[in-house]
Amino acid sequence: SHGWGYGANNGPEKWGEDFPVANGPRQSPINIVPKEAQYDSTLKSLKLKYDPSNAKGILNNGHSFQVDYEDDANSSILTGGPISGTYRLKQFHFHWGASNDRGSEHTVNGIKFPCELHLVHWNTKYPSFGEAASQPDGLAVVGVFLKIGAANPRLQKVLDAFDSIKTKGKQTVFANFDPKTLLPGSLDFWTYDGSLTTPPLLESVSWIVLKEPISVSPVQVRTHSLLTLDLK
Ligand SMILES: CCN[C@H]1CN(CCOC)S(=O)(=O)c2sc(S(N)(=O)=O)cc21
Ligand SMILES: [Zn+2]
Repeated sequence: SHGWGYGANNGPEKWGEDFPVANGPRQSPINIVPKEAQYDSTLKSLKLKYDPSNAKGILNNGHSFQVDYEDDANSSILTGGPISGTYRLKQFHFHWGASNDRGSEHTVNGIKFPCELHLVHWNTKYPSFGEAASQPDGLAVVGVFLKIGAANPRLQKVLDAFDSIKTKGKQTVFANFDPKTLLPGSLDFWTYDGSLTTPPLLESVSWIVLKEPISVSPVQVRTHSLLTLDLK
């Protein structure tokens, strides 16, 4: 069967045909309503420690592009926040829309952002990423909203790599990048137990969505149009 995507014939409404977990109890994304969020004083502050030299490459997987990290040691890790133990950074990627009025997966009070960054981490209590991805506490994804505003120089190195990964399946070396530079000033977050937002939609994600967006300029946010992606 043709692959999943965001079109009328293969979009989210159809994913349940190949991935029945789409109708599960903890599916992401969700709409975040800050007024309905409960403050939890037992939550710790988020701790992110990344080693830029763990960056490996950048890949256009047709749905997005992702920057992959070495994850065979605890050198780029997430601790604190809602999770216990140590989660290792595996990759980060973005979700864009075909226009600036959409693109993000999560919404806040029903508002879509033009883009959303996801930093994917896996629980080191499991032997591998693949093992962790199927466990209810296997993954922790930090989500960061991007809003249209001033140009963001920290994004430029990633955007400049697009020229060499224009088509699906293309990848190129991407070295020495600290994803911490992409984070906003505040690490305040909303958190809930959810799933991957794309197939296989596994219900294994502790979502940690940062409240403060980062900025991207109108030109920067259209740079992804250099890539052949099936956009929303
Ligand atoms: C395009 C395919 N996207 C998925 C590919 N992977 C799944 C691998 O299953 C074993 S993954 O774990 O790297 C993630 S995280 C993620 S999201 N948007 O929820 O952060 C989606 C995917
Ligand atoms: Zn994602």
